[in-house]
Amino acid sequence: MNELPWIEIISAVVVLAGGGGIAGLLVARRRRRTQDQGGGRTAVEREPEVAVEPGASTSPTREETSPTRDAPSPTREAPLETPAPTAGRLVRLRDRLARSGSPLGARLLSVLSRDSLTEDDWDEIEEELLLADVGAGPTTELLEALRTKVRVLGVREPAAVRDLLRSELVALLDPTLDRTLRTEPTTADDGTHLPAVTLVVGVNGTGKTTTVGKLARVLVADGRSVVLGAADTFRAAAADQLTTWGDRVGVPTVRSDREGADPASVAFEAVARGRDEKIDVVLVDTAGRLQNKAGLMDELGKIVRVSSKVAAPSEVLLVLDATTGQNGLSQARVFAEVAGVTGIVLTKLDGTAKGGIVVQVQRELGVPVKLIGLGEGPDDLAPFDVEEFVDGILG
Ligand SMILES: Nc1nc2c(ncn2[C@@H]2O[C@H](COP(=O)(O)OP(=O)(O)OP(=O)(O)O)[C@@H](O)[C@H]2O)c(=O)[nH]1
Repeated sequence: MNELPWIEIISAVVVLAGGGGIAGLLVARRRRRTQDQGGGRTAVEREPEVAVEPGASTSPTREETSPTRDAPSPTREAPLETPAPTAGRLVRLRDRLARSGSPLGARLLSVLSRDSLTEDDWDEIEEELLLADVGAGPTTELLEALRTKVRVLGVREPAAVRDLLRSELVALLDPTLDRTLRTEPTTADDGTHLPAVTLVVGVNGTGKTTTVGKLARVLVADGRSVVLGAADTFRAAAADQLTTWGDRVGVPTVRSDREGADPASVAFEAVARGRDEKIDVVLVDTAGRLQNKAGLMDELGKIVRVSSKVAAPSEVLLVLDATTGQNGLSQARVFAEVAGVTGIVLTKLDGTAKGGIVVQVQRELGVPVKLIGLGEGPDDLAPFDVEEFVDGILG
């Protein structure tokens, strides 16, 4: 069970009653930290001005200095929401896939069911696959497999054709890939609690902040405790957006009040808080602007390096917008190269007929799609399951 909401309410009452005022709920810190001998923690050169959201129990080893903000989040008083259970989400969202994937599903099936397949029919199938962003290599593979099986097995009846197409698409998506999210906290050799850290990266506008918010809800629904880290310090509104997501399910957000603050420091603070409060998972949102590769590498590298002083990321999720096709893919390659990506989140699959991008993305980047976004609603994020996905696009 997540006890944070109660901690938050009690803390807020205590501070207000004590005359500290709302401003006292937020603290800023800037100090050098030295080696913590008991916990085996390493020093970070300079910590940022990081505001701790109301209800945050701060690290006992840290000093609190002047308040940096004077108003609580406007959503703080809203009742907490109960996220939808994660089991069977993809099944519930299947109609969205069926709508978006119809060219890949219904139209392919209608061509494949024709009495005798001519070269023109096969060309049409190829075109459909390419239009759906399956990618040249996988399209050729799929066509060859289908041609062989149709010829050898003489499959014609719609149900048999569907089964054949289904099994080929499932094979193309490789159901053997490990798609589990590593969100289990661990214990260091010296007994220190270490939260699982998930870093969320990707080009701006792909849906990173939204995905962090949705993922927090998934984890809360699964009974995990979560802290958010707003390391997208480039866009001030991103931290507010993230805080709002967290507030809705009683999850605190570690953020900086200073636009352009060092994102690595914010990430460090979030992970340290996860450690100190024995939180299960720390989700870190990062800035998405695509600068030159060296700049990106520096920034992401520093976030990983600095937060790893507490706990190394167990997941680096690359968020990719399914509607951007090839363009999105080439940008994603840069992130995959610099950030050591462990999984892909493919967003906006509800808004595209290009469901085939899943195949291409996995192939090109060599990492499994772990989650898919199927809408702007708070619970429109589902774990990726190959068979359910294929059933969705086949309608
Ligand atoms: N239809 C649809 N919209 C989505 C999905 N995921 C995110 N969005 C929308 O995409 C837009 C951008 O999302 P953000 O989360 O702000 O994107 P971001 O990557 O954090 O952007 P930056 O902070 O600028 O880097 C928002 O309007 C979201 O509601 C999805 O799965 N489906």
